[in-house]
Amino acid sequence: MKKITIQGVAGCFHDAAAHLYFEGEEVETIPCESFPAMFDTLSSDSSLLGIMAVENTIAGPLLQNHELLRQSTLKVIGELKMRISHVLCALPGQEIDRLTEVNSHPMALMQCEQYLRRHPNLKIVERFDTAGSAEEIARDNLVGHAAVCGEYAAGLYGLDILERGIETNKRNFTRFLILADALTAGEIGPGEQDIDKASIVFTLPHTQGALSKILTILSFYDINLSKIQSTPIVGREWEYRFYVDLTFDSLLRLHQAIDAVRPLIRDLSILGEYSEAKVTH
Ligand SMILES: O=C(O)C(=O)C[C@]1(C(=O)O)C=C[C@@H](O)C=C1
Repeated sequence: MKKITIQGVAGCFHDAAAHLYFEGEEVETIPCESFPAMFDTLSSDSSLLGIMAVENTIAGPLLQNHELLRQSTLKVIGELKMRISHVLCALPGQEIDRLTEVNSHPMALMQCEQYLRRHPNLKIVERFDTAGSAEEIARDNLVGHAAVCGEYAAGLYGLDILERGIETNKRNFTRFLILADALTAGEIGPGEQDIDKASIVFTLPHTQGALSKILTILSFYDINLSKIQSTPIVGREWEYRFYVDLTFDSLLRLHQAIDAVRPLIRDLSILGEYSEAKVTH
């Protein structure tokens, strides 16, 4: 049985992602109130796994989650790319024009921004979770409230669906990382022959061409850069940390490339080596 910590409650997208990634296996999800709470739970028991959203094709990156991962000792052991579709739902019998408030996870609200702008009667109020918002509306009988969540969550909490597919663009996908304790990652993660992606983070000195030199070396070793994300370094104005995702054919070449760039970068941390998600579900 795999125990996976998630941010959110039953029926949220992390719940769906955990079951999809470990399809065919027995999975129990452990709900947490927030991403930091999820990291606290993970650090209390090394047998637990975690799943965490890091970017969405409409709303962009979850920068806080990049930082949480960097500050932890957890390792990335896999990734999942999943289609996200939202519904607007409310207590049975309510009309959309009479609703006054909409509740959901901030990322979900961002993904439905255009739809919500067309409904100014709905005051946008962020909650910790999509399914959690639906659950709250049902439990507290919140007349006048709507939730943005997945269709499954609306059904699970007995709400009526007022509109389907309210995301701004149908090509709405979220990328999730699968996390494990550093000591167990080797056993649970993919075998060396299946590793073709890595996530690393580093800082650079403020010198001319510093980033360009790193990219040139990576290219020389046939390492493809699939994503680069910078975040501000707190306490060092206008300095940045670089989160980089790399794909490659040979793990040996990756290690050679990392050895080659090491003298040119600072605070290097390898967040994980894993198998690239080849399909988008
Ligand atoms: O609220 C949920 O259902 C979640 O699982 C959170 C979350 C996120 O963190 O991005 C997951 C996927 C979607 O992008 C929307 C929300």
